[in-house]
Amino acid sequence: MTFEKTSGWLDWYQGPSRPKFKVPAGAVDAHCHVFGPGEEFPFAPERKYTPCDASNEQLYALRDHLGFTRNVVVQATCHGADNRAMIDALVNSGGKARGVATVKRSVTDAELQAMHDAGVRGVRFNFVKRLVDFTPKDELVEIAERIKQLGWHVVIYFEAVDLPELWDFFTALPTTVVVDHMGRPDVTKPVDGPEFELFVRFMREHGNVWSKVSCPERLSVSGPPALNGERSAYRDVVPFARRIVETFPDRVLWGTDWPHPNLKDHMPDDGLLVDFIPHIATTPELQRKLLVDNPMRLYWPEEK
Ligand SMILES: O=C(O)c1cc(C(=O)O)oc(=O)c1
Repeated sequence: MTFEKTSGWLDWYQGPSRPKFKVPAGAVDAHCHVFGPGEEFPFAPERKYTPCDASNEQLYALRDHLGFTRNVVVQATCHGADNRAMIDALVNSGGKARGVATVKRSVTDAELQAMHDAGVRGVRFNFVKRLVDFTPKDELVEIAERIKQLGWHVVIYFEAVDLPELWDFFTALPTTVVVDHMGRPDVTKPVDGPEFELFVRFMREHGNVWSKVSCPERLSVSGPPALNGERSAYRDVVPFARRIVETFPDRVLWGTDWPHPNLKDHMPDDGLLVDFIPHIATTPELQRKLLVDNPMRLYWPEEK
């Protein structure tokens, strides 16, 4: 099947620079996606956008180019609950990728076990209105209870303004809970203002909550974009990410978010995104926790 991309779609950046920042040995890109290829793994009928193709070979070439060792491939919403493209990426990774799936209540125990065997270790619950139609909470609770038996965790994606309303649901989840992109703070608001304080409190009061300190390219308002060798990209995001890394050094993850779905303004050079890391994790110890120890503990515990 051939697909026409959503109008204005920005394709991932070709020929990224080689990062100046050398990631520690064994580093994990803990948030990235594959798209199709649509011919082989069609996009879901209920999708809210149609992307360009972004194959697992292209993802793993980027991994090697950036100096990373492993990936966590997160099911993208354009594939709905059809996890075949993501699973195909895991089984073709030589054990170097783990995955996060999207499932429905109708998923069977045998299907969950097969996903586990392929390397899936979590499910994603999405509350971003432009990306999905919501799944009823009772269905999500049921799924969370079932995947808990497999030792999996729940990844949640939401916008900062929605945290108060979702608080009771999130804090009742029975597993480790990993927040995508710091719960999308509005970085024009103060880092110690009420909105971000609520997010910090969410993590402080709930030791099972982790955060990905990813996506400065999505969250930044003032830029400048990570393009053309720019060394000072996305500085407005630094205080937010740094606060989370320094306050919760053992519960943070980092990922490229390649191939960066739905960016409207520019497509970042992934090499320069890696060069953003030392601004948010400022010591070798923090960098090792963020890029190696934490993702290994969550996704490859048997190797620790
Ligand atoms: O902000 C987004 O548009 C976005 C979309 C998806 C997805 O479609 O799965 O994943 C992300 O991590 C971010």
